[in-house]
Amino acid sequence: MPDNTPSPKKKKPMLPSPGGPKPGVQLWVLLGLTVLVFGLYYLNRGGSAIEITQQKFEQYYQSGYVRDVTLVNDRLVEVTLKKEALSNTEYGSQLRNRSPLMSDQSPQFNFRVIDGKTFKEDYDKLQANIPPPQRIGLKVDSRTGFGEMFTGYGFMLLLLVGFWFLMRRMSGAGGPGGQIFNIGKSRAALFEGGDKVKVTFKDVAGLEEAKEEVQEIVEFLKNPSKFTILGGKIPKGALLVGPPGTGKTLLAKAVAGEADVPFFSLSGSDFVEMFVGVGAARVRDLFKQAKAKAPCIIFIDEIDAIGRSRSRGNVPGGNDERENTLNSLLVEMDGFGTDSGVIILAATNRPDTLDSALLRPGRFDRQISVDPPDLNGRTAIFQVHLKPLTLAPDVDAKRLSAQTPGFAGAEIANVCNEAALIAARRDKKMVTMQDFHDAIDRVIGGLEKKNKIISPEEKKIVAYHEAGHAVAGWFLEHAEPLVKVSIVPRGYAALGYAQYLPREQFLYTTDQLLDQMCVTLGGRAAEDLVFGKISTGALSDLESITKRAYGMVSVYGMNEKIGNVSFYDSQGRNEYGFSKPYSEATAQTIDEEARKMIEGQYQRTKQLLTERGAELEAVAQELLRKEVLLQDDLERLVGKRPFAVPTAYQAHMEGTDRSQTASEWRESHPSGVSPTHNDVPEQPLPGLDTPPAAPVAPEPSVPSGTAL
Ligand SMILES: Nc1ncnc2c1ncn2[C@@H]1O[C@H](COP(=O)(O)OP(=O)(O)OP(=O)(O)O)[C@@H](O)[C@H]1O
Ligand SMILES: [Zn+2]
Repeated sequence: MPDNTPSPKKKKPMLPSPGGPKPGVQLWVLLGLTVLVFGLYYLNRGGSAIEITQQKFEQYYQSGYVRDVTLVNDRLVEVTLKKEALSNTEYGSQLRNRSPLMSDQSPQFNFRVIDGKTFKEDYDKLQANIPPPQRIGLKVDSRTGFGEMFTGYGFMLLLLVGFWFLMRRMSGAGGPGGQIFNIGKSRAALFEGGDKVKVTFKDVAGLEEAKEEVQEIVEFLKNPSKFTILGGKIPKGALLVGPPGTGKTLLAKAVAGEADVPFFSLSGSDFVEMFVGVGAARVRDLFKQAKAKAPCIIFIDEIDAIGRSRSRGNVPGGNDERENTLNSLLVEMDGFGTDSGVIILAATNRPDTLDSALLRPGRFDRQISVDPPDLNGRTAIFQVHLKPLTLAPDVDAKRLSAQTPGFAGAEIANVCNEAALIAARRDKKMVTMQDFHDAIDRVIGGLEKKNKIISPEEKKIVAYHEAGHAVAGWFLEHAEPLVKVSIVPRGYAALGYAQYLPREQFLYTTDQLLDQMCVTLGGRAAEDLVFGKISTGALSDLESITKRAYGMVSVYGMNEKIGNVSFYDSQGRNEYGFSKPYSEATAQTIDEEARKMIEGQYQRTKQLLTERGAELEAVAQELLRKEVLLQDDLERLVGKRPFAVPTAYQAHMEGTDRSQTASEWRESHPSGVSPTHNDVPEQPLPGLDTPPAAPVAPEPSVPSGTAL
């Protein structure tokens, strides 16, 4: 097995099961029915007797209809008629409709009396007119105490007992920890470092940038005083962001392994339960356990299950339970001191959907991206997972990684395992390259179903698209300097991306904004030029320039026709767009001008890329070969950028080794780099997440409300 994450001593930190064999299902059904029957009986008993007058009763009595008379508590007289006499009364039809659960023995009529003594006297008078054999003795009943209490509370009690059994059964299926007593216990699995099974950074291949970032957390855990003594605050949590299977769990485990601390692992969905308050209770319990084991790491996989934005697309009162869970997580995170030694790592592939409260300082304020591996990364991961296998000499990690574009670590581990199984099935002594080819085919088959593998044609389109961004940016004076361009798909988020270093500036001129618009349009323009057709890949590019163009026209007063007018509403009063602050005619002009601006820039971009056709080709081809290009690579391919770069960046690059990676640069400029063009694979379905139709809000990278 190539799995290099053996489960260490795994211990569920929960109460042991009360034990004993569980009675069969039938018993529970029976019990439930009994409860139901009793309940209905008692509910119906009082309610369905018909109230009559004393005169009526005397009339029935004299007619010989009556079978039983009971004086209850000196207040009420219950009358039971003979069965055959019922149809003789005017209540016949009403009585037939009585609940079938009522027996004929129970009284059909009753009436109230002032006091028992008077009624007894009346009754004696009534008896006197009737021949002795037909006389009926008056029964006297006192139903205080148990009887009444039972009909009231007893029923409730029975219901509760029934419910308790039911819950016990339902949650009992969830494992030994699922009993009703344990329902509020966290379901975290605890791994404690047995030395032989520790996961360390050695087991995590590639991911150098991420490893560097978590290295700091290891230091915090190992030696907290070193940091706190200087007054620094140790972070409480970090978010590992990346598509499935890229090794987020593995990395978190490795942090625990390196620091030699216990590791609590659970999934966001473990908190979610159908019963109100359970999620919150589990959060509290988790933190209680963790504090007892501090220093330690809590790893919450798929935190989106509880951390989804509260405001977004929620039916009012919709998912209160999830909200409660999220709130209690926030409360717990705020509650423990930074020196308590508990660090929470959480994994997600949709950081954009998370509630912003989770990302605030003091919570998950660090985001560590765990990207899918590029060619070299894949080679490294192959090397890790090939190690335990007995290999034929022809097996080569480099060739394997070239054949597995788009594979994440989990898929590579899967390939290695499959290859070993295939070889074993073929009774081979070693795993050969042929076995790997077959294993890759099989894994790709699975991935195609999940839409994760891009075809060679698509890859080519993405390469030219990204090359278009890169080349356009290279030759435009005001474009932001390129840091990295990549065609490694990033899961749902992007088929490729180009990363730029934003200038450290707060004011943008029209020229600068227009140049940036050209860079963003570079992807689509390149597709258009090279293939003569365009794809949906430019969705997010178009979204961003549309916003920007409308912003320039209607918010920043950068259009001649509209003039120095801004419809920006800094108070946000017009949030719901019920009324626009301008006339229909102005709206039309805004539309026209925004379109004209975009169209003009698109032509300019195409013009530029036509002139730089050779460069575009070179960059695209190199991207297809290497998948990721850094600034140095571009310099090598298309020559030095003809414009000065911002001073901060320049100084940095001059003072240091040129071979340093973008991530290292990012280290020293934490807020510096952001992916500017994430190219989304397909059009998301219009839904609640779609931005409002009239994007007049200013672009985030253009600071709004900067006072002059
Ligand atoms: N960088 C890597 N180096 C070595 N092995 C890896 C790497 N990435 C993933 N793997 C392998 O893939 C397996 C699954 O990875 P892991 O569970 O950590 O992914 P994940 O990102 O947490 O996925 P998910 O988001 O689906 O939980 C690991 O146990 C490991 O065998
Ligand atoms: Zn693009």
